[in-house]
Amino acid sequence: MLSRCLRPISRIPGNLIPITLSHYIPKPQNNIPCHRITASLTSVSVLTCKRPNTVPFQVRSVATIVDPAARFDEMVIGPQRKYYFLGGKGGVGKTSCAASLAVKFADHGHPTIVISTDPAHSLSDSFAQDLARGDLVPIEGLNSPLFALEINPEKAKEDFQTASQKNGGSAVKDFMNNMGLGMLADQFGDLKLGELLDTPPPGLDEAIAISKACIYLDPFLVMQFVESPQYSMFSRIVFDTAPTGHTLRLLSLPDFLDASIGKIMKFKQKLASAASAFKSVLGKAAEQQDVPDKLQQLRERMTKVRDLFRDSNSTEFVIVTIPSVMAINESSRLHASLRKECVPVHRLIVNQILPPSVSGCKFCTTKRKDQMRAIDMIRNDPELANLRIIEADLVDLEIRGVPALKFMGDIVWR
Ligand SMILES: Nc1ncnc2c1ncn2[C@@H]1O[C@H](COP(=O)(O)OP(=O)(O)OP(=O)(O)O)[C@@H](O)[C@H]1O
Repeated sequence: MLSRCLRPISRIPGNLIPITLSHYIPKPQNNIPCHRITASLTSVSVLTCKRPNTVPFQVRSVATIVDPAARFDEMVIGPQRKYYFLGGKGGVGKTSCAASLAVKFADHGHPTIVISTDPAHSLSDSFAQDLARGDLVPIEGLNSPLFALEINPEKAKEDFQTASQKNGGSAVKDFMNNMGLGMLADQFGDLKLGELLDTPPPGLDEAIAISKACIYLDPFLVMQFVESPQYSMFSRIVFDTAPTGHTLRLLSLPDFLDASIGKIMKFKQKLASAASAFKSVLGKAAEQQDVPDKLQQLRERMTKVRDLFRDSNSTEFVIVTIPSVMAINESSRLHASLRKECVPVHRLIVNQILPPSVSGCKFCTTKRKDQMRAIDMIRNDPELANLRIIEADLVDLEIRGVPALKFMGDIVWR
């Protein structure tokens, strides 16, 4: 159990730089206030904390120079709803950064939701709390409202496919009915629609693709939070996204669906005129006049999703990376793709930087040199150089649970 002693220090011997200082005190010393800190100004260090007339004791500390790149004040300002997507290569610290950002927003009075869309979730581990119930779970240990949600698209897809195979495809039919494609579903009534999910015939594939996407994929989840009055109280929504490839598919989905809907509308119009010719021969009126409207509504929702992704007043995509050549190359490609999709990106977190070795550790010195070379790559990268670079040190504790996330938040979100 860790406790946090937060004390703004305006003056440290030998330095006149205003900093905020937060540190962990081992449990036996929980109640000892810190009166004086002696420290070198590395961002993470073991400090000596001395109370007058007592023996000095050591605390693990973070001394954070207020970083003009991070500008957390800009992120926290304003009551209007904002969406933050955190993405990057696997294992770089996306979840830790997303969870710590959500905790910090909540601490600043924003009712916040943090959502993981990564099929390999680690949000539950990060908060040390079970968040896989499929609905919003309140985060314990905070005085302000923070809720979390883990969604598992792969599991949902499996459940859906199993269900649709078991009941002869009625789930797919229901969906198509809702989209105004019931007539189309009926035409394929003799076929097992569950199987069509895997081998769609020509013409139906777009409908199936949309049905999959509508049910499982993140843009619709985003819209759920945008449109539903149930969530209107939340002013910050943080997404912990899956590694890069998935994120790119997610971002290109609105355009893909828009094009697919266009194809379906044409296909449907052909079918409808064939059906109405057939029915007029039998003396029946043409049905389903509202079909194009429903597809049109879906198309409008897609446009809203796309606009939301691109609106710099409400949305920001924060790229997380580590100082390694492979991670930085991937971040560069991610940034290029985001720019192509017109998604606003302003910040790049370079996480897990080794602090300078104070003990002369050879491995640490070599590793840090390597990392510094990688950071130079960012400065010379035409894609990344214009972003605000937030450097965050590798800390010697596991980022797990609310106190640790607050600690991480003080390192990253300044
Ligand atoms: N600055 C840091 N200092 C120390 N450990 C860190 C730091 N950032 C992240 N970690 C640790 O690195 C591991 C991976 O972090 P995290 O789960 O946040 O990454 P991720 O990018 O979300 O991973 P994945 O792609 O697998 O979901 C975790 O054990 C986390 O505690």
